[in-house]
Amino acid sequence: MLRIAVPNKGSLSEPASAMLHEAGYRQRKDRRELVLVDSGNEVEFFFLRPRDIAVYVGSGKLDIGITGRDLLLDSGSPAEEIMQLGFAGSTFRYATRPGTAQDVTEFGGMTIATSFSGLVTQHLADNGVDASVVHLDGAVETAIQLGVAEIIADVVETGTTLRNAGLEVIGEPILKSEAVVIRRTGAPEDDPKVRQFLRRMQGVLVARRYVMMDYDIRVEHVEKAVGLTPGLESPTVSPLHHEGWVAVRSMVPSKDAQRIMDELYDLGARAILTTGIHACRL
Ligand SMILES: Nc1ncnc2c1ncn2[C@@H]1O[C@H](COP(=O)(O)OP(=O)(O)OP(=O)(O)O)[C@@H](O)[C@H]1O
Ligand SMILES: O=P(O)(O)OC[C@H]1O[C@H](OP(=O)(O)OP(=O)(O)O)[C@H](O)[C@@H]1O
Ligand SMILES: [Mg+2]
Repeated sequence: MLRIAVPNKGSLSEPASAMLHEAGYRQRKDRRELVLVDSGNEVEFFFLRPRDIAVYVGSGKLDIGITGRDLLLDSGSPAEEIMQLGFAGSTFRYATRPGTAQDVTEFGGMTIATSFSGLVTQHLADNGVDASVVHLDGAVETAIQLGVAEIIADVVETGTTLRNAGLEVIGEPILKSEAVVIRRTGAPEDDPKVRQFLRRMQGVLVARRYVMMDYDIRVEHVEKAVGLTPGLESPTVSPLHHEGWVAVRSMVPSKDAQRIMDELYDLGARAILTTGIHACRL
């Protein structure tokens, strides 16, 4: 059995379960379930606090886990990222009241409040800055209003939370984060069960990002048309019963599909169809 850690709450939880479901794995129906065995797929899921996942995976008790890059790095656990999942995208940044400081080099002697004290302590050390770090569990924006800290370091997505607290981001982002799959550092790379899991997840990412496009076009325009729809490997071109015409089938990025359909139409393509992809293995 492959033992996988999945976030049980917070921003990572629902999208992680949705992705696993799309990859064909059973997912829990009740949020109170802590462990779920999917015997058909020989996988056991452990629903854990996102912050603890890198600790379990780093200890080798669980084979792989889904967590945020920021949480992985903050934990200092001996685990590494093996796949990016493209959701829960955010930056990790310093913020303060206007006029307090411009960037990390001016933080000497100040106090920084954060839920990611591992990351912040490391970042201050890397920049040779001597400042104090106060660890808080969440809602760190309020720490400035209450005089606990002059600076905060927190997850920023839209920036709405900071703006509402009258704070502004300063300096460059400390890091860019997203949901990732992790495994213990140095774990064998060729574990077939892990490879199969990653292929399934990759299949979901591709199915979400691409559509299948079919169209008919006159033979003399086919080279130009396949230039617009090169596909991942190469498009399938089949003869049509109607002489002088071919049918083309190719995967195209969903975000470009409408523009490509317009351009194909202008080239003379007809019966242009797009269909969703439910699953795939490349
Ligand atoms: N607003 C957000 N947008 C995108 N990602 C976020 C956001 N808030 C947190 N994250 C990401 O979620 C992970 C944090 O997990 P955590 O459980 O703390 O999420 P949370 O949404 O803050 O949950 P909680 O309800 O426990 O505060 C990190 O990887 C972080 O980058
Ligand atoms: O830039 P924004 O789009 O506003 O999102 C960022 C906010 O989202 C998260 O907070 P959450 O709601 O999870 O509360 P928490 O501080 O208790 O974790 C994070 O800690 C930030 O505060
Ligand atoms: Mg939070």
